[in-house]
Amino acid sequence: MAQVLRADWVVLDIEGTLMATSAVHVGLYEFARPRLGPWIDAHPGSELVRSAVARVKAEAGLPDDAGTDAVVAVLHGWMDEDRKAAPLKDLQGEIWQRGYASGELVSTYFPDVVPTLRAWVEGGLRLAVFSSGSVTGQVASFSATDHGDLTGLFEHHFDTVNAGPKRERPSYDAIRAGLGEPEPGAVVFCSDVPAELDAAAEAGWQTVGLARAGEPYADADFGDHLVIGSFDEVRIEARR
Ligand SMILES: CSCCC(=O)C(=O)COP(=O)(O)O
Ligand SMILES: [Mg+2]
Repeated sequence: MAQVLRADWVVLDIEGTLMATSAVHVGLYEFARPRLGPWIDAHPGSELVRSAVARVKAEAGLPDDAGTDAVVAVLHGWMDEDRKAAPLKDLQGEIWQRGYASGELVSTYFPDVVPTLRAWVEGGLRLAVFSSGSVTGQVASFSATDHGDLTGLFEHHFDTVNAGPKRERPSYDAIRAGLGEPEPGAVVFCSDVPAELDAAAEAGWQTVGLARAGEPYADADFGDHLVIGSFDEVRIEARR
C-alpha cells in the first residue's frame, strides 16, 4: 500500500532522484570535460565565463594570470571528485545547453519519473526543481528528453546560486520564498541524499528519500525520512 502525502508543491532533486547518477557523471560530465577549455577560449567576452574563471582561480589559489590549461585542470579535478562547485556548474550548464540544442544530448529518466510527474501536474500539484546543476543546465536538460520537451512541467528552478547549498536549511527557506511562501508543510522535497532531506525537514518541509537500486545512496541511512525505491511507492496528492 503506497504511502499518501498531501501537498501543494513538490520540489525535486535531479541526480539520483529523476536521472541515474551515471547519466550525469558519465553522460553529462564526459560531454563537458573536453569542451571546457575550448568553451572558455571561445567566449572571452562572456560575463558568465569571466566570472566563472575568476572564481575557479580564487577558490583554487591560482594566480590571476593563470592560463586556460591550469583552470581546466582544476575543473577536471573537481569533476573527478564530483565537487558541486558553482563556477564549474555554470560552465557545464552552458556547454550542456549547446549539446541539448544541437541534439547531441538527450535526457533519459528512471522509468517511473515522467508518468509520475505528469500525473502530479494533472492532479493539481505544482513542481519545482532544486539541483546542484545550474538553472541553465536544468532547463536545457528538460527541454530535450526521450519523452520530448518537459520544461512545461516545472514552474521554478533553483540551484546553489539562487537558493544556496543543498545541505543547509536557509536554502529551503529561500526556495519557499521563491514559491510564494506556501506553508512549509505544504512542500515535499524528494532527494536521494539524506543530508539534503535533513535540511529540508529542518525548514518544516515534508521529505521523501529516493533509495533507488544501484544508486550511490541506495543503502544509506535515511533516518526518519520516508524512503521509497521508486515513485510507484508513494502517492502525493494536491491538497486543494
Ligand atoms: C542537467 S542538470 C545536471 C545535474 C548536475 O550537474 C548535478 O550535479 C546534479 O546534482 P543534484 O543536486 O541534482 O543531485
Ligand atoms: Mg541528487
